Amino acid sequence: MDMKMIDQFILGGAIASLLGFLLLCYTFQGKKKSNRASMEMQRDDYVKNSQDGECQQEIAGNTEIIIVGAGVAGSALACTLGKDGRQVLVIERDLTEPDRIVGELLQPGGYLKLIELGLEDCVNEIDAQRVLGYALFKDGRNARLSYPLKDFHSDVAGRSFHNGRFIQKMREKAASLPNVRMEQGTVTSLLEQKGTIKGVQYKTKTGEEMTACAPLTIVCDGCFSNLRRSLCNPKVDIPSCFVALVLKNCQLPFPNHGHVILANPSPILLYQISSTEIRCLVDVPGQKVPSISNGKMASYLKNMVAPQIPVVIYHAFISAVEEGNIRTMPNRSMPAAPYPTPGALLLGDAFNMRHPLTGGGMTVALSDIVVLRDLFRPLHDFNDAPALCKYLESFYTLRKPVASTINTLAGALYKVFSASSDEARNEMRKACFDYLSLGGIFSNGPIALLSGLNPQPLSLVLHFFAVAIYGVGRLLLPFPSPKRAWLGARLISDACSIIFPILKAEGVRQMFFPATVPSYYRAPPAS
Ligand SMILES: Cc1cc2nc3c(=O)[nH]c(=O)nc-3n(C[C@H](O)[C@H](O)[C@H](O)COP(=O)(O)OP(=O)(O)OC[C@H]3O[C@@H](n4cnc5c(N)ncnc54)[C@H](O)[C@@H]3O)c2cc1C
Repeated sequence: MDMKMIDQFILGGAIASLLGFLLLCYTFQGKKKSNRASMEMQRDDYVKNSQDGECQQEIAGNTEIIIVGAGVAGSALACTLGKDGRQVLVIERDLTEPDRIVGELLQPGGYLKLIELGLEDCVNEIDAQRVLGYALFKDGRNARLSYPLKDFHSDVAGRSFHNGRFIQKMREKAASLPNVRMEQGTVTSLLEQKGTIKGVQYKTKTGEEMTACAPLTIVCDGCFSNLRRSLCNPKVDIPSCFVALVLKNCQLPFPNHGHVILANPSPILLYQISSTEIRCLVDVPGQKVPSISNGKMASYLKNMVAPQIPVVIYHAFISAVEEGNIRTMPNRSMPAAPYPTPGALLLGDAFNMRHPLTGGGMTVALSDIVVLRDLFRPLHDFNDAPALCKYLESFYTLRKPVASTINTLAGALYKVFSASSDEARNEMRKACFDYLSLGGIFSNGPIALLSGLNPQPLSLVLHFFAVAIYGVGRLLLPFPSPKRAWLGARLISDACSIIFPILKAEGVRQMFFPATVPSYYRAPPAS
């Protein structure tokens, strides 16, 4: 049986390589057409013409970088640039502690990035919980997938926490730096002059209209970003919503593990967010969820969802529904499609989003900040906006292998983990659960991808197709019938239809062969 599986694994790899090659050829052809026809700035309500002289005073005030938004990306970036001695102005709509249901589980790969940025102490004293892996549940069976942490320092693990507490820690750290200024205000538009962003217009808490100018504005205004429209081509997809609850006075079946239930119609997530609370996120496909106000949501959760919850937390789940603190959030995904613009840059969810099933958003944002910090380090100033813009094109390529692997995994896994009326898709779902349950390389590889500890694009494609081949092998063995062979062919075709569009949207060349992209080698502008 083991030898058969190894054969299937090798065959899967060969098929994956061939398919990857074909897709690459296709993408090279398509890319030429899809480049933005013109680099002109798209003016809308969120971009205003900057009057001559409007920005002189601020530039004299020496602000080098304006950061819009102090969420996960903005506050981590402010700390990082501030520590590197940059003069930073952060404008955040609300500086009080956020109370949100997003960004509550930081993968170990993200924690490694926090260490690289010197921000690991921001998960201390917030009752953060160590996360050591995942537990998968399907049809009464379960499988434990541990993060491959043995080669790392004992402190390295995932962390789960209240998002607001984590952000507040990073904000405090940024504000403690003498060269970082934090202001509460809502940025209403970017100021543009002859195609270059010169700064922002914002409204203070008291309603006063203000202007702030700097050679570089970094927009980190999150998933609902209005400001991104002139800086990228936002193709936002909302495949589902999360319905969130907090469970109290109970213990998860596998402490210190994220729990994923392969439920019907789509997955349910559970993880601790403090020593006494467990976050439950129930995925509801589509963009509409049952109404909370008329009680339809509560009855959906009690009748459809509760029977699929592990028995040990069933009562806590019902109590949480009855308590009524139910919140919802759309799950967005958006590939990065920037319009490189002098004087401005996008970061975090404003720039790039993926389905939150795998908890990869913060890891991507922190990884991007590491790339950006390293690109900024040789620069003395940011005043030559066109030259800086050209140089920063390398950012879009350098970030790709890590960001795209995490993004692709999230999109593909969401599709595979969701129930379907299609028999081939359900075979893939079963094969995926069983493949991950095999342990060894079959669980270590995928969990290393998910954790962000080894986000290698090739490993992702190989494991994805290995799952498909494993599924086909089970259908054909011991004796293939025409019906099962046909189902196997449909399974492979379905697997291709899941992963190839995601890879294409991410950019195959940048993801798999970044070194062949000319912008990879951009040198810093001479100052
Ligand atoms: C339901 C859900 C669950 C998720 N769970 C996880 C998870 O477990 N792990 C994980 O890694 N990722 C998760 N994510 C993704 C993660 O939350 C994001 O990737 C991350 O928060 C992105 O950080 P950000 O700084 O770009 O945005 P945010 O953290 O949302 O910050 C944006 C900031 O900008 C401010 N702002 C907005 N507009 C303006 C304006 N005009 N002027 C001034 N300020 C403004 C906001 O007040 C906010 O503080 C989840 C996402 C969703 C939807």
